[in-house]
Amino acid sequence: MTTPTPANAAARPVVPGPVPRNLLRVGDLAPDTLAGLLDLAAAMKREPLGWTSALPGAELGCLFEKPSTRTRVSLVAAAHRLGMRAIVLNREETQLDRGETAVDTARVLSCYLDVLAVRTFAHAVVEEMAGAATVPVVNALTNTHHPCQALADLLTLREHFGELAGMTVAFVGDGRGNTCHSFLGACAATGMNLTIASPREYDTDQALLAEARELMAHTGGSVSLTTEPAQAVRGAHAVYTDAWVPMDKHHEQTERVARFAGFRVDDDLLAQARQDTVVLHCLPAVRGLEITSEVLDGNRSLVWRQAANRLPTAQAVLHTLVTTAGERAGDQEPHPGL
Ligand SMILES: NC(=O)OP(=O)(O)O
Repeated sequence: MTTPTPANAAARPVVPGPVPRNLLRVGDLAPDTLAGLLDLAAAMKREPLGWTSALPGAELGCLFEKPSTRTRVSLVAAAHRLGMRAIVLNREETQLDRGETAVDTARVLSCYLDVLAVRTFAHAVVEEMAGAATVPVVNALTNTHHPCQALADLLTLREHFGELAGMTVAFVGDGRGNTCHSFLGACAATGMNLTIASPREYDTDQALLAEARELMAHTGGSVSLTTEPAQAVRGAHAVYTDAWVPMDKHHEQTERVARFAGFRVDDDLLAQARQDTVVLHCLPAVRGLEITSEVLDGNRSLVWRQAANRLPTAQAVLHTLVTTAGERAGDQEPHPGL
């Protein structure tokens, strides 16, 4: 698809390559590319309706196998702000429930779409779909990664603090969750110093820790683990938490709530942090469990701005992937059978 450029494109940020074909993990983005995406998102936030002629007629497909409020609506709104159209499919509205494979689904949807966003369970599914698709695939959340969220997290911190490199941040709660994993990747790419506080059996994935540390050797960041929330938040510019019970783990509710007691982000915990610390939460929150209402609604909370930043970051991702795919299209062999 051709991609007309806005009239004043010269003044607009260019995302430095190499731009990946898909966005499945934060680690798909080189640090410079990630920084460029944040610059573009910031420009789109300043001029939200300045891009409505960027991708006229392009189609976004969203395939959701789990519920979503923020990701789904921000992607659709972002598409509209780029002049695109969007179609949202829940799993049960497709033939997936009747046994059509995810791979076959991705291959067929590619015939109708310019970009496909997928929310699913196992990360391997979105990888397989990206392998079969002939259009870019955006991970709209898997059990292990949530890159769209991490971009909004970074934009929010950058707006508040200016410079990300060298910041000290804490994640308190489920260290094995997709939000923590993607925030770890975001810290690695931007040179932040992260301490993750979680019960030992919810420690962050070792392979992702190793990958982050390798990148941090170049970006200057660091990551450490603790089982003590107070230790993690000491000196932290930002304290991040997430729901204790992921969407597909309701059967673990009682066990998790018991195990995470002591990991709540409340005023007592924040008294151990910097006076100017800010609080992040990807939402939806369970008020009174992982975070108190006083903190969520208090003057240290950046949570609502973080949610709002899902839109310009989604807009930057869609624009960059679709534009780059259009530039690559001439080099591609048609999919066998087409
Ligand atoms: N944070 C987030 O991904 O929210 P949704 O599950 O509502 O999309």
